[in-house]
Amino acid sequence: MSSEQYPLLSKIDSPKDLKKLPVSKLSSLASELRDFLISTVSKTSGHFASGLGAVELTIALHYVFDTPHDQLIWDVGHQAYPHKILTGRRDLLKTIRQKNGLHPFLWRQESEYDVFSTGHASTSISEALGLAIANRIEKNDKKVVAVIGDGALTGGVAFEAMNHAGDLNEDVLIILNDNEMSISESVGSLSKHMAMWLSAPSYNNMLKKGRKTLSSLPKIKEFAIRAHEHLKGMMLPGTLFEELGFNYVGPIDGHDIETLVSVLQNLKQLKGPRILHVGTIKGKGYQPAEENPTAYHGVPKFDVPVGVETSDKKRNTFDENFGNWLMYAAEHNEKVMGITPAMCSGSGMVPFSQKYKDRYFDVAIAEQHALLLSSGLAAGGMLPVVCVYSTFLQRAYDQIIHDLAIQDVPVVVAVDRAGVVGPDGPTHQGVFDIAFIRSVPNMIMMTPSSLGMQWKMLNTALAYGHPAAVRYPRGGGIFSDNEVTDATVEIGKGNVLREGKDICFIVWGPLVHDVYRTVNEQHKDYTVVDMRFVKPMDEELIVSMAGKHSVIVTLEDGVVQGGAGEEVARLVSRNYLVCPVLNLGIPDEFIEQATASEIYEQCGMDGVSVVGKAEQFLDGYKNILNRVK
Ligand SMILES: Cc1ncc(C[n+]2csc(CCOP(=O)(O)OP(=O)(O)O)c2C)c(N)n1
Ligand SMILES: CC(=O)[C@@H](O)[C@H](O)COP(=O)(O)O
Ligand SMILES: [Mg+2]
Repeated sequence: MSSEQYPLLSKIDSPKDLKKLPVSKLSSLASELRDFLISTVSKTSGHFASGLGAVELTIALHYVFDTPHDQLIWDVGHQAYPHKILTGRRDLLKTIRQKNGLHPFLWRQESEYDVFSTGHASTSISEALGLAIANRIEKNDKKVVAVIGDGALTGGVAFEAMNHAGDLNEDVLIILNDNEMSISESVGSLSKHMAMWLSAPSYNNMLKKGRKTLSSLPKIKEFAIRAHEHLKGMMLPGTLFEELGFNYVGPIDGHDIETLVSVLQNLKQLKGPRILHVGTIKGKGYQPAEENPTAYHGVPKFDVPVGVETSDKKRNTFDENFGNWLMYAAEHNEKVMGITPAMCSGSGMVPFSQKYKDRYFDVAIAEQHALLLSSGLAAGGMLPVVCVYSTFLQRAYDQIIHDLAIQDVPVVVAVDRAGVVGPDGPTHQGVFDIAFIRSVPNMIMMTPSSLGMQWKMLNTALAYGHPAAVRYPRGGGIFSDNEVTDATVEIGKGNVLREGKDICFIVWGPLVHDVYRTVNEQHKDYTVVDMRFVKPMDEELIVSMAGKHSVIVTLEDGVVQGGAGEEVARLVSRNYLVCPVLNLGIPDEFIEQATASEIYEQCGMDGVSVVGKAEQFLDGYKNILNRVK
């Protein structure tokens, strides 16, 4: 890093160096940090606008608290690039989200400053409370601070934690970083309420008054005793949090670094559950991101003077195809409703949200509620379609069982980002959904291999009359047939793409194309089946294939343990057939960040590896047969 371009930042190798600076230099450091962030992320791609908005907050927190002795927890971790920069990872930022590079979010094994490995929202308050209890029992003097955004605060578990923390009266400081944005605009009554606090005409006066009051108080004890009543009167907005047992301070301007430092220094001395409400601007310091924070939440590589491509041009992705299908379904059936837990744009639902305002529900970061709401809508005669990323659906497993399957209600669960997602790393790989859904009675589960098939399977799910899941991956797909159609698929039937001998490949989802292509390119005469259904599984086809081939090789974009391939082996065996089955997919480990194709190669799931492994398996079997003879 050049010390000419970054005179202050280039000298910060850890928060200790930061503490050497006078407060008056911190805002210059903030602008250097912002420049560095913009210049680096524009070259790497990654999470962008949230980090920009949290620059001053991050500096102030590391300036005031004694990290890593004091424990700083970032909710989600997508805003933590400035934290990484200040905690010794500045020069590695250019490797973020890449194979063997920095983790996309926080990662315990990456740094002693990362208290938890993160990626999913709304976890920080519970974790902070746990640490605070442990610290009290251990009789150490560590402070615990959790930083949670207004979006992450909408997750129910954050309230479960506050309810508990307020009651226990433990020592936790919560920083509510309120930029009035989730990925899309923050939704819900709490967020409307908080927006009113931030936009109240008295807000600016309050900031000035607050700054004066908080920074001019010399003695903390005096502050603790007297300011409490004074602040309560002054900071009326926090009544809700006060009712939950928190000492609420705010809202204050999260870009005024001197105020932040002085308020945090005071709050550091107080005890019990405290919440500091900080107003920030998502994308702060890069105009296009401030204007369109949704588009800049996560960015591809871009030219800094130009910005990212934000046009609606067609990309042939599974999420966009889902969005188009939802529009089509809604147009043909007025009972169709679209539900998203805060992932409107990523799920391709923007056009639907604009055209069908009354039938669209962004429920905030509330996956459990999204499924429960869908269950209620379905029981009331509607046709809810709820789209959830595979990794976040893990949050709502009980609702799948208890509230969809046991009720046997017609809810379509569109499972997006299913399979390897690539650079978002271990917390975000959507590799468990097959394993956790296939064991649930009353559910069916489909895995389209193309965009045309995704459309038909969604039609099938909608017409099914019971809970049905359609899982599809992140990114692009091919059109194998007509896109806009009423056609459905026969439930529980696989499709033989090519019929050969010796090895039968049974594949779920788009990975089938790579296997099919490789078999053809290598001029091999093997069978390739696009299995289409995880559940019900085409037992007849499996039995017939087991009878005709020496071995079966299954491949799925999900974990092998408990996956669909294991069901094939079970079906072969329960039909008294002798046909060894090799299950390929994600091994029993968490998959680090890399591009999707790097991950497939690493896990031996690309076409060439799959065919190679299958042939080895066949050879192994033949050897054993020869030995037995
Ligand atoms: C359980 C879960 N659901 C959804 C997401 C996707 N997600 C990541 S960040 C985010 C928005 C968070 O908003 P906020 O906490 O206010 O942070 P900001 O980006 O505004 O700084 C969402 C919905 C997630 N990470 N975890
Ligand atoms: C941090 C987080 O959970 C989201 O920002 C997620 O990274 C979005 O993923 P997509 O880019 O696949 O929509
Ligand atoms: Mg926010």
